[in-house]
Amino acid sequence: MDITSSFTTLLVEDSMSLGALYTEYLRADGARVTHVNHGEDALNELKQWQPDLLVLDIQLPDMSGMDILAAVQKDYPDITVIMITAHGTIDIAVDAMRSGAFDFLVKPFDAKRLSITVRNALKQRQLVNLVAKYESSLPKPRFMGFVGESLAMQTVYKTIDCVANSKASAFIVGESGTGKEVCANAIHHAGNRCDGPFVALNCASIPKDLIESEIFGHTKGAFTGAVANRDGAATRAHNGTLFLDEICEMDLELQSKLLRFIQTGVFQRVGATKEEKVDVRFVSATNRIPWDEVKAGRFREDLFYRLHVIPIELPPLRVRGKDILLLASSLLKEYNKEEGKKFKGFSSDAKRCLTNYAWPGNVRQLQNVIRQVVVLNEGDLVELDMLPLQLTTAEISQPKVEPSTKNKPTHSTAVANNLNEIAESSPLISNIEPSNAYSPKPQHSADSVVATTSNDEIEPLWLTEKRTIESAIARCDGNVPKAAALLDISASTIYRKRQTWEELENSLAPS
Ligand SMILES: Nc1ncnc2c1ncn2[C@@H]1O[C@H](COP(=O)(O)OP(=O)(O)OP(=O)(O)O)[C@@H](O)[C@H]1O
Repeated sequence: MDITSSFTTLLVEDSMSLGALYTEYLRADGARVTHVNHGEDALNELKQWQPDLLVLDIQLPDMSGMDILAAVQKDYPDITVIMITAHGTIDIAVDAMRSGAFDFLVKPFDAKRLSITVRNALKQRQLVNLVAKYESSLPKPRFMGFVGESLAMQTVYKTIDCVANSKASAFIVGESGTGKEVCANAIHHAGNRCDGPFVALNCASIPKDLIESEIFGHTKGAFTGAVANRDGAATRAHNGTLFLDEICEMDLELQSKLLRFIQTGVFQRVGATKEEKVDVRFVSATNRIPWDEVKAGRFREDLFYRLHVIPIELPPLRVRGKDILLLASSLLKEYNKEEGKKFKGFSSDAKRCLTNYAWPGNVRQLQNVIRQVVVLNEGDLVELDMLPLQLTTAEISQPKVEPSTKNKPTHSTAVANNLNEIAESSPLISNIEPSNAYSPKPQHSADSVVATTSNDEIEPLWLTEKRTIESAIARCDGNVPKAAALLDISASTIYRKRQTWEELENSLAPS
């Protein structure tokens, strides 16, 4: 809509006759005008509705127009303000423009003068709106601690924007090092709880017998070593956000206590008889596949539904395309400064290698690689031979990960655990360390794994399973969800298993 053809105006002018005259001028220009003659009335109107334009006399009977301008700038910064001034108050009008007014009119003025000023104001407002709209549709290269402009990250930024002001529990999933803690922080700082505390609790790193006290606090003497009353994370997060990192690692017994706390906001310190109530927003994260944890009986289903209200999936770095180089450049700049080096960028070979690598440790691994390069080398450009062998040998021996296999929702820890489970049931792979899941090795086909068995008739169970699943997918024309439905398993199980097979094959290959 062309705002200049129909716009709303609040006119604040204490003289009834001038007010009537300006109203007539403005209406002739297409405005819908409300006229008030006191500052207090103007502020009351603004509480009810916000006009496109505020035409404001500086001298009012009950307050200065400058006070109203200040209130508008603070609470309604989108309103365009034109000041009206008498000859003796031009200096004040100039101050008003410095304080954010668009223009001023000196009394007396005619309809034409008013019309020109109003048109200019509306045109400028239209342009500002257009730029804002254009900017909001552009991919953001940075957002609340994140670096990345891939489509996958833009979706994450939009979700964070949408959920930040809600109290609904957010549940972040993603492989290790994909930025789950950055995401939890962003949700907190982008929302209306940003002035409150952000309390992060890593459920995996706290000993089992201490975690209840870490969350809920304890009273003096509650257990050996409890020498004083201590607040837990729940109390410290009052009016803010409680981030439960690695939630799937929480002990089942504590999960039931947490469930009650999430439902009611009420909890009891260890050793206390009284209950306490707090107002907390929950954000949880895991690098496992939470529903698989529910199915395996390690994560309570009712707790899952309480926490998993707004799911946010952080993509692995390998599917984020140009973000790899964007992040690498940003890190290079940062570490240059810290280490007193002068690297300006990456050679094209180094860029290709960074882009093609699978980054099993995601952004954290990229940070380590760039730090290592900066610390150990000198020069203008980061060359291929400055990159760790791990990356360059992977490039030689591994074909670039194809986009179709890149989009797997895989989470490294879950993979490592599956690797262990399978390793236990297979004599062939019993010596695989979980850490092998993180370091790509030369590709080795499933067939060559079979060839190493002493009896060609027998193959490890996972190969039989792999063949069955792959044949189902092929028969469904590559449609994984359809194949999963026919196999009576979830699609995420297939993705996870694919990752596990890949890791197994890599690990079994001679290094
Ligand atoms: N998109 C990103 N832009 C910039 N820095 C990032 C991004 N993602 C992650 N990081 C950085 O990478 C490191 C790891 O991120 P973070 O700790 O949030 O990952 P995580 O998914 O919580 O890992 P884990 O599951 O191992 O705890 C941090 O230093 C973080 O600042």
